[in-house]
Amino acid sequence: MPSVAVRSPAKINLCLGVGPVRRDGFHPLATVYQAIDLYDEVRATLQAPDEFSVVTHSLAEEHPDVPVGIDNIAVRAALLLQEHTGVSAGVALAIRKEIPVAGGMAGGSSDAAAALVACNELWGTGLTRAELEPLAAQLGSDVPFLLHGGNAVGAGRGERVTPVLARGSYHWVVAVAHEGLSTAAVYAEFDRLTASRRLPEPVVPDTLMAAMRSGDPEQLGAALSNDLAEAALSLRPELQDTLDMGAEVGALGAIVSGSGPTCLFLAEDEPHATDIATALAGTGLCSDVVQARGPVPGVRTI
Ligand SMILES: C[C@](O)(CO)[C@H](O)COP(=O)(O)OP(=O)(O)OC[C@H]1O[C@@H](n2ccc(N)nc2=O)[C@H](O)[C@@H]1O
Ligand SMILES: Nc1ncnc2c1ncn2[C@@H]1O[C@H](COP(=O)(O)OP(=O)(O)OP(=O)(O)O)[C@@H](O)[C@H]1O
Repeated sequence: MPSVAVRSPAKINLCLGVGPVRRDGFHPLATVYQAIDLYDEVRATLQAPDEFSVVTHSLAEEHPDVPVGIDNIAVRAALLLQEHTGVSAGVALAIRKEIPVAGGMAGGSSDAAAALVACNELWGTGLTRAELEPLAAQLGSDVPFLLHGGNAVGAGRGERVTPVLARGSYHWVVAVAHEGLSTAAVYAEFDRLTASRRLPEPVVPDTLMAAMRSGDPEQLGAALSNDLAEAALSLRPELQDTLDMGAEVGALGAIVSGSGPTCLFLAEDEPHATDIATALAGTGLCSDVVQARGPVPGVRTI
């Protein structure tokens, strides 16, 4: 049977400014996304019309936390493309997951972007990337960015994406927590914690844009920020120990990734990243510690 394989990166947020909740339940964001070289792979194989299935696996283990069938966001992406184009075809999706599940790194969103690109090619539906974008936005706020990759500003609820010209390739250490966090629960905790505050409209800090133009990791490390960190730490106080440990071993910046609970550390170079990763791996605070580089392109066929 004909098949198409794509690989799709994880994302991190170099800044994540969050404003007061909107009437539709979403929050206005001012974020800078970066795609990093931690990839899921999605293979789409042609099936008879109305046959849609998914299996997920990683090199190490089965993924009991990732739903099969219509609850999997990759299947929803395939069904949305079918509905939008009227094509008469089905698909079997095999997903090899490397991006932590419920880790604040857009794992599901990345699989959704991957499924859109893979099915569009498999079915010959011929939509351009620009035509896929509104479908991506329908699937989730982070999904359009995964089609682009690189560095980009995210506005609206995160779905309005504009590429950023920047210098530098950065070395990250990714500390994966023992248990995931629900994105909706973290935003709800943010609302609870900020209920009595007057929140300004979020903006991307000038210091961050300047650091990205300079390509200097030290400047970038000092400019990292995340308005959801307080909420993630309120739900998972032990994440503070992980952040402190990274800072102790000389990380240039230490932040919660998106809605968490994954924590991110910026290193000067590869050997420094290895030092930070080794120190974190020895603490028992994380279930896994991996090194990654960014920026990298968005979803690509392989
Ligand atoms: C935390 C981030 O990863 C940062 O990039 C994103 O904001 C989350 O993006 P996502 O997982 O694609 O989120 P969606 O699938 O669109 O929404 C999941 C839930 O997160 C909350 N949500 C998401 C995005 C946003 N701007 N405001 C929100 O309040 C809503 O409760 C929503 O029901
Ligand atoms: N293909 C998929 N991969 C991972 N999780 C999926 C997938 N499809 C549906 N899910 C469900 O979505 C939930 C959130 O998973 P995901 O890995 O996307 O979280 P996340 O990376 O924290 O999201 P984000 O950073 O975009 O807020 C999971 O707990 C799982 O139940």
